[in-house]
Amino acid sequence: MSDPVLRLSGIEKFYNRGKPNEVQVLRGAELDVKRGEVVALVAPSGAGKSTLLHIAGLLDTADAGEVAIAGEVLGGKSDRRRTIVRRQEVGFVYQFHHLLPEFTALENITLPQLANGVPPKEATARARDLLASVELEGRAAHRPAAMSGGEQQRVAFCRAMANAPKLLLADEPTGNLDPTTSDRVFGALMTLVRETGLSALIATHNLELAGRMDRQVELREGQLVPL
Ligand SMILES: Nc1ncnc2c1ncn2[C@@H]1O[C@H](COP(=O)(O)OP(=O)(O)OP(=O)(O)O)[C@@H](O)[C@H]1O
Repeated sequence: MSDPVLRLSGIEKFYNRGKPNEVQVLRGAELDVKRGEVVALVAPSGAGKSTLLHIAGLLDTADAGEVAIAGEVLGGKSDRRRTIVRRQEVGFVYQFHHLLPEFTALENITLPQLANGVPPKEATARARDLLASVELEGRAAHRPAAMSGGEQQRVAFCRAMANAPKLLLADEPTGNLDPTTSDRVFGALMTLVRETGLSALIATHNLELAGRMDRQVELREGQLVPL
């Protein structure tokens, strides 16, 4: 059997370690996300879901435990190797789109590919295909400020997929949208994820959206338990 796309083993994380205000946010969190699997991460506010996603996406380090992406254990690796794996294998989506305001939708999806050495023609063609897959071909030349919240977020999904990652990590990706738009935009994200066969860990407070994923885990007292 192939390695899981994401494996978290025994993850522990403290803030302000050794100080009077020390908090332990993660207490031996364990999770495997298999190839093509979409897992919902449900957690009350402040439970540590952003912390967990940042550790899974190699933006932060754990105090104990191991993160492996596509079978590669990354704990002891250099910052350089972790950065390469993050850029090539992981896509991030946040609650707010974080698109670059001075660039168009198309450019926002092209730029991460250029940074990874993809030739401009190829990068632009891929960006156009991605925009078409979320029905935004007509918005290619728009800057973020000239798009609706739902459109901005769909562009952010395309940007996260730009470098064909193996793993998508999303932190309340539709949390900033009204319920109807959230439902539609979440549908667009799921279609994109399913079409590309991507594995994903998607944090949401919304149990209806969580129910549309393959499996649900809850972050409770620093551990991940099936919901
Ligand atoms: N840099 C930091 N220093 C100290 N404590 C922190 C730091 N970052 C987060 N925390 C604390 O760790 C806990 C988990 O934070 P985290 O942001 O991971 O929660 P969350 O589940 O994503 O919350 P929310 O849903 O409200 O965004 C919180 O109690 C928070 O106050």
